[in-house]
Amino acid sequence: MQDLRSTMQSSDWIPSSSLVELHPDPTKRNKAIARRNIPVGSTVLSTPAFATALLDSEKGHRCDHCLREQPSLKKCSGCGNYWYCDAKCQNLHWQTNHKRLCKRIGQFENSVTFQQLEKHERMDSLLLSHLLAQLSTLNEPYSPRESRELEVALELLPGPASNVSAPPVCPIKPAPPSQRLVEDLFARFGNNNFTIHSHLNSIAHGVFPVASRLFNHSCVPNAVAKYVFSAGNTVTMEVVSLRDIAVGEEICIPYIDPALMQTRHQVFQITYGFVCDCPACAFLSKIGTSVPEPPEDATELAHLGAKLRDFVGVDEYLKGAPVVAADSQPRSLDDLPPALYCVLHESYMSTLSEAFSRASHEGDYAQAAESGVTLLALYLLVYPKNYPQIGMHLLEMAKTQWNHSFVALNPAGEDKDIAKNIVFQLLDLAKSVLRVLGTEGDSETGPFREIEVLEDIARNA
Ligand SMILES: C[S@@+](CC[C@H](N)C(=O)[O-])C[C@H]1O[C@@H](n2cnc3c(N)ncnc32)[C@H](O)[C@@H]1O
Repeated sequence: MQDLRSTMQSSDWIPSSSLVELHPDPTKRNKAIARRNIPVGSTVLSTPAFATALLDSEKGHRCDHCLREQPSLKKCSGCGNYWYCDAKCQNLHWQTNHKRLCKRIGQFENSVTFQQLEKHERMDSLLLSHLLAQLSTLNEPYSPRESRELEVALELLPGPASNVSAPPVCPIKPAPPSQRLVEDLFARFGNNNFTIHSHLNSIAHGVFPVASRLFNHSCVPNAVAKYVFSAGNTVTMEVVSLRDIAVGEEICIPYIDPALMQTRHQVFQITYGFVCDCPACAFLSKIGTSVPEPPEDATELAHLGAKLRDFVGVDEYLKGAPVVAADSQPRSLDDLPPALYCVLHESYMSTLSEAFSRASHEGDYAQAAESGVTLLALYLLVYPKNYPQIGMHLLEMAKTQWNHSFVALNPAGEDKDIAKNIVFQLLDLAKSVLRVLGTEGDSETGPFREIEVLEDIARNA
């Protein structure tokens, strides 16, 4: 095999339509810089997956080629382990990699060697098998696209755990060019691969070398990755700007949930091998290593929630007032009073989410409304403006409000109009946030469809 590493002279693999260019960086090696001013909601980069593997929980519910969720799928009669929308997706997947795996994948997945692997190792094993099968279906020299993707994949920084050997892979005939290539590709898995999601639910793992080569992490990101599914195609990643980005600014995406205030440092160190110096991490190191735990007492918790709502200005936000500055957090963490440091403890967000979800479902609506607004305040504090979680939560608040007003209270006259207005206001806010990311994942379902349905019901109520 030709040594592709030595051929990487330029960044001509960056799609010409993309809005970024690669610059050197003293600690991160390279960084992606905006080529020009980029307005909020722009697609900064669009790049197809090099290889994907569905999570075990999604197998049989989604097409193994295009990853779309389908009510009925066609099972591969050869192995019985892969499912497709139709003959087109099946043929394309066959050509891409399945023809090299079909005969052996069933036996491999049932083998003791595979079954004894940890869950994450099984995912790595399948994704690596797909990637290798894909490479071995190509005749060297590789086609320009495959060759470019492989070049970029091998140019990625290996992760800190790159001395760990590759997991066993499904036997492929012809075998991969060399074990060295297998190990080289696997050494880049941990700190470069992506979890593919639809409406915030993880569904698959994917290799997107161009995106990995470009984007560094920030816990206060100015862009996020979304996944676009379409019939007959492999999934495409689009990186979308969450706010206006000035020419020359670095474009960063979140590798992990920015709300993970305590655990993220360990993940950066173990999985990615860096220390994050974003403004949120700088604040956390300023206040010390341990964030205080929130109180357990219900009255104290209620007071804490009220203080947080007040600090963030969530009531004004809900009225549509522009409390969120154009290009920053609603309130900087640097202004957070010490009495509120405990809201940054990860357990506080889980307590609020559980309280909101339980009360919404069980019908304690006053409790649901209070925990819902407090959770919104926390999201506005820890996530950047237009972060999709904020929009999804506003939609959940609208649904809860609807159930409260119309299903439980059944208001009439003026009360009915007031109740409707609250629902519409929450839906408008949800739309204004979610519109920035736009449609993603399964396009027939998802938040925009749910908003339309609730708007229709509310209009006709
Ligand atoms: C997906 S790659 C990003 C592209 C990388 N900078 C390059 O030049 O190939 C991930 C690796 O980039 C580096 N990196 C990403 N974000 C970083 C950050 N915020 N600070 C320091 N290093 C970072 C780490 O080495 C990490 O393992």
